[in-house]
Amino acid sequence: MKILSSAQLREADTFTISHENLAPGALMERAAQAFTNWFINHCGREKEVAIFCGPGNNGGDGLAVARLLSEHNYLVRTFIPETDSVFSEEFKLNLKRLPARIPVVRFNHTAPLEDRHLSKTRIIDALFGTGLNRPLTGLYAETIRFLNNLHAEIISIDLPSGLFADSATPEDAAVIKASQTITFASPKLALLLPQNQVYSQQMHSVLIGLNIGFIENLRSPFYYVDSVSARSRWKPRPRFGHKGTFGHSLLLVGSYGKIGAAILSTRACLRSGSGLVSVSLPRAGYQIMQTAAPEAMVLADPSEKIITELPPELEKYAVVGLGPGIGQAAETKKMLGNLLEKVKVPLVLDADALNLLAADKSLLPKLPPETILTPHPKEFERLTQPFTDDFERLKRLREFCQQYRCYVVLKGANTCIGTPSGNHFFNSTGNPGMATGGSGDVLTGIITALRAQGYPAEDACILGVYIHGLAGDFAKNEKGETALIASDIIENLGKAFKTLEETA
Ligand SMILES: NC(=O)C1=CN([C@@H]2O[C@H](COP(=O)(O)OP(=O)(O)OC[C@H]3O[C@@H](n4cnc5c(N)ncnc54)[C@H](OP(=O)(O)O)[C@@H]3O)[C@@H](O)[C@H]2O)[C@@H](O)CC1
Ligand SMILES: [K+]
Repeated sequence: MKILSSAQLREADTFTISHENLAPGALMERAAQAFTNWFINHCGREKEVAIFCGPGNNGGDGLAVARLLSEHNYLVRTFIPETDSVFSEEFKLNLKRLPARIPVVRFNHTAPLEDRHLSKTRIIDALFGTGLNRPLTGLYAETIRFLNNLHAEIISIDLPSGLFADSATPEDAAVIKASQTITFASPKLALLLPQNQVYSQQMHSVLIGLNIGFIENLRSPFYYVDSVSARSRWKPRPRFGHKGTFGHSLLLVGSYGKIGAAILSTRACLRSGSGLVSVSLPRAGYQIMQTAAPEAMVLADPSEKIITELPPELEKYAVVGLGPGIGQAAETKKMLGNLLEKVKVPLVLDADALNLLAADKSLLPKLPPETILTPHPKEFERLTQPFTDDFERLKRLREFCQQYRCYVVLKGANTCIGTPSGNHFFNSTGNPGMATGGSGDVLTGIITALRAQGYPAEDACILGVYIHGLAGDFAKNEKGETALIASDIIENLGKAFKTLEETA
C-alpha cells in the first residue's frame, strides 16, 4: 500500500469528488462512516464520548462521527474551541446536520474548558488532521495540553492533532497523545516513525474509497507492507520441487558464549524453507549445533572460539548469511574481508558483521551488489553518522542504499526496508514483545532462507520482515509480550508461513 503525503491525499480527495460527481460532504461521510465502523467494533457504550472538533475538515469528520455514533445509541457531546479560525464549508454542513439532541460545548479563553467529567469519557480528537500547516498555539495548544493531562483514552481521527504528517514535528509542539489513530486512505508517514510513537500508541488504516486509478499513478517512495502486499510477493513451492530447488544456505555464525545466536538463526533458516542449511561455526559449537539442529550440516572452524576461515567451495551455496554472534575479533574481520573479495552469491549481513563494517568503512564499497544488511538503529548509526530525527534517518537510509547498491532492513517497530531504487517499505506486523535477545538472529535466518529459495533481495526483505513479525504476533497470542523469547518466534514460523500459503 502506498504511503501518500498530505498534498497527495488532498489531490486524491479532489479527484475522487469530481470524478465520481460526489455531493458536498459525501466523501467526508464515507470517512466518518469508516471511523464509526471501527469505533463500534472496538469501543463499548459504557462511556460517554466527547468529540473535540477543529475548524477544518478534520473537525467536519468529528461532527459527522458525532451524528453517526449518536444514531448507534452512544451518548455523545461535541466541543468546539472558539477562535478567529474560519470554519470550512464541510464543517458548517455537518454542524447543520448535527441533531439537536447532541450538545455542542463552545469554549474560549473567557469561557474555558473546565469539565471534570471529561477524564471519565472516551475522547475523540478531531481538532486537526492533514491540513495542519504550522505548530499549534493559543487556545488550540492549551486544549491539547488539557486533554493530554486528563489521561483519558484518546482516539484520533486521521492524525493526532498537532502532528505533521510528512515532516518532523518540533519537540516542544503541542500534540495529542492518542492511544489509537484511525487514519484514512493511507497510513501517514509520521505515524510509522519511532520518534512519534508517544503520540499514537497504535495506528489503524481504513479505506474511504478514494479513486484507485488516480492513486496508482501517484509517485511515492514510501510503502506500507500489509497482508495484501506481502501475499502478492509470495510464491507457492512448486509441486515437483526437491531440496535442490529451494537452495542451499550457508550460515557463518556464533562464537564462544554466543552459540545460541548461531542455533537461533540456523533453526529459523530451516523453518523458513531453505532446501539445505550448512553452518560454519567455531569448534566449541560443533556438538551443540549437531544436537540442537540435526537437520543442518555443520562445518567446524579451526578455531575453538571464533570464526577465522571461510569454508571451501563458496560457489556451491545459494546464499551466505553472516553475523549473528560472531564477535569482532581481528581474525573474524579478516574472514569478512576475504568473503567480500571472493563471494559471488547473495549475502545477508547482520549484527557483528555490521559492527565490523562500521569499524572499517573502507570495506563498504566492496559489498557485492544487492547485499542485505539488517541493522538496528544504533548499528545503522555506526555505519553512517548520528541523526537528529527519524526523517533525517530515512534520508540517510536512502543515500546509503543507493551509494552501496544494497538493501537495508532497519529494525524496530514498523521496521523500514531501504532499497537501491530509493523506495522504503514499512512493515505492519510485530509487537514490542519481539524486542528481545535473539529476535534479530531469527530474522537473519528467515531472510537467508528466502534468498536461498530464489526470492529477489527486495522480496526476501519484505516477506522476511513481514513473516518474522507475524510469527511474533502469533507467539504473543500464546505467551503475551513480556514472556516472549526468540525461540517462540521460530516455533510460530510454521503458522505464519501457513497463513501466507493458505491465502495467497
Ligand atoms: N478533503 C476531503 O474531502 C476529506 C478530508 N478529510 C478530513 O479532512 C482533513 C483535512 O482537512 P483540512 O484540509 O480542512 O485540514 P484540517 O487538518 O482539518 O485543518 C485545516 C484547518 O486548520 C487551520 N490550521 C492549520 N494549521 C493551523 C494551526 N497551526 N493553528 C490554527 N489553525 C490551523 C487551517 O486554516 P488556516 O489558518 O491555515 O487558514 C484550516 O482551517 C483530513 O485530515 C481528514 O480528517 C476526510 O473527511 C476525507 C475527505
Ligand atoms: K485529529
